[in-house]
Amino acid sequence: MHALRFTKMHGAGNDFVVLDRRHDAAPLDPALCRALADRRTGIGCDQILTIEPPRSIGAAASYRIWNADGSSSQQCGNGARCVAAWMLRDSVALDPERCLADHFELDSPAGTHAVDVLDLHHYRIAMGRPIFAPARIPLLGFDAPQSEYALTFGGETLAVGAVSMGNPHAVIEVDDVDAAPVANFGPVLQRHAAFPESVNAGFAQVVARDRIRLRVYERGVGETLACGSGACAAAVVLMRRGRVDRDIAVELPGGTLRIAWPDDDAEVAMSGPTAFVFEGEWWS
Ligand SMILES: N[C@@H](CCC[C@H](N)C(=O)O)C(=O)O
Repeated sequence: MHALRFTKMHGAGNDFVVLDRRHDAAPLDPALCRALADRRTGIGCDQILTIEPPRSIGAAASYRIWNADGSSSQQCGNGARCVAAWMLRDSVALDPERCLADHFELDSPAGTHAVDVLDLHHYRIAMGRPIFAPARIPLLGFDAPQSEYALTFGGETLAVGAVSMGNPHAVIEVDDVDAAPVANFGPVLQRHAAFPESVNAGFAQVVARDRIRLRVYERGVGETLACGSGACAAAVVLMRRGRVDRDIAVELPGGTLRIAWPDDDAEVAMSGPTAFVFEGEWWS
């Protein structure tokens, strides 16, 4: 019998199995990810986060992201905050005198992220600059960035915003997010030929200039209670259209995130909560 130690965490309801892989950073087997993520026979989670040695000078650690279906991703906003909270707690346990400060850096597959500790349960993460060039999202069939793309799917042509936050996102503006066809259009959009690496599909309702509501059908998972990179994607798409201000609240089914993007050349800042749920051993 093999025992794998894990920490269960969530950020605004987007839940994670966190594994300390600082001494064994070999990629996780997709079958192991699926087994851990299974909500009946495993621990249950949307993503598995593996904490690994830093890749850049000065970073506290790096992390990788594995979806519940075993696929990997480059970016996870809620996961970044949870890794930050995990690292802070770990550093306090190791040596309270020399624990991480209230500002440190983490490496992800998408780059290096500055972390600000707002309090022990709330973190602000620099999420990088959004990428609108279609080839880099990737979005096929368009040469230049547009604020919306006419895509035909499910028998309808819809105006879809598209952006990479390190991972690909589509954003559809809706009048009422509660009535949005998330479970129908999400998978269809993910299989659309225009998105060769699939896509995280966000459905956003503008409530006020400083507040939107959002549901996200995530790549590799399905609809989750929150998606941090999806919140950044919806915010920047709507900011570029002039539909909302540059600092907004994004209300997701599992909680609220704050997204700020001061200008088009700036990095996106995402703030939000984290929670430790339990720790344990998974036996195989
Ligand atoms: N929940 C995450 C995003 C996780 C990865 C995503 N499903 C993908 O495949 O790109 C977040 O909080 O950003």
